[in-house]
Amino acid sequence: MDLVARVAATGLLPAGGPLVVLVSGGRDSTCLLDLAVTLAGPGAVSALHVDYGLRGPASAADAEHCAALCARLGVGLRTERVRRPEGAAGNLHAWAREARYAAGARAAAQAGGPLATGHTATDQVETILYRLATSPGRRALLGMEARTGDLVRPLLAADVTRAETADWCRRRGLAWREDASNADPAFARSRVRETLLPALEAVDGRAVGSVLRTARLLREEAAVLDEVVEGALAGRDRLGVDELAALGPALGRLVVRRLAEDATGRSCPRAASRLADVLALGDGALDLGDGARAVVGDGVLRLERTPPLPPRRC
Ligand SMILES: Nc1ncnc2c1ncn2[C@@H]1O[C@H](COP(=O)(O)OP(=O)(O)OP(=O)(O)O)[C@@H](O)[C@H]1O
Repeated sequence: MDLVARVAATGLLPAGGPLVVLVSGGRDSTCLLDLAVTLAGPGAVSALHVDYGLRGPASAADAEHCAALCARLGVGLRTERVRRPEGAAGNLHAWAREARYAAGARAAAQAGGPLATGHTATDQVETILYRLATSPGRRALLGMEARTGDLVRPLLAADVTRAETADWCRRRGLAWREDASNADPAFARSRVRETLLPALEAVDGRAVGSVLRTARLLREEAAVLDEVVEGALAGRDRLGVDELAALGPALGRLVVRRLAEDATGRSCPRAASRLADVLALGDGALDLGDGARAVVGDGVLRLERTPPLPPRRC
């Protein structure tokens, strides 16, 4: 099947739109934008580029490149300039990602359609390998979802690789911009891309396919595990510590995590790793991290949300 048919088969780029495509100017989002126009029609597609101004003249050149690309494809482009507040703490990539998705969500809500990113199957494998190295736990191996609410990743859903997006752009005569930081070994993600993945492929040329298949199987099996956890809780939001201990370590971990996530409304990866502490708590309270607190009273465990700390007085 050719690329258009494979992406069409995902159902994530419906004909007639509306649809907003996040374009960086790189090969993946350039390929996606072209496919979206082919499948949905130019009038149905709009593009959003976020200019963080982090790379000096290269940032301005990215924005100009996106404007030329969209003009050529007949797509309306909105460019949002965002600037990181001076002295802001925290991870630069995480800040950029948050800014990008926030701008994307606004644009998609305005357009009344989904927001599409150019993530490929290669990005999926790199994400999984990165999380394998940095975030212990089964969920790290599930990778990104092809659809999360209004966010869609059509290339990932169709198992399109980065080599294929480059090939598509070349065949269609579409130029793209290279981000030099992608190869900068100062970034962990670059080391995964430049060193780890090629090493795995040297072990076995089918490595990318194996990782993708493993993630797909684990995602299917995750639904079964969710049902097992629901069965153990039987609709309750608390359970006896003795009962929790009797579930054994694997199911016990999943139950504590579920209780924490139900109580906080957010992901609580650290809760699972605190099962032994919860079992040893006796009557009392224990912060589990990620905004969750375990409270045991009369031998019954419940989870609650940690109240935010009051503002510090100088
Ligand atoms: N400056 C940008 N403006 C608009 N869209 C962008 C920009 N940078 C990246 N994107 C979108 O995000 C997709 C993924 O980009 P990239 O792989 O560089 O980011 P990432 O940090 O790995 O992504 P994520 O954090 O979303 O997993 C691109 O294919 C594109 O759709």
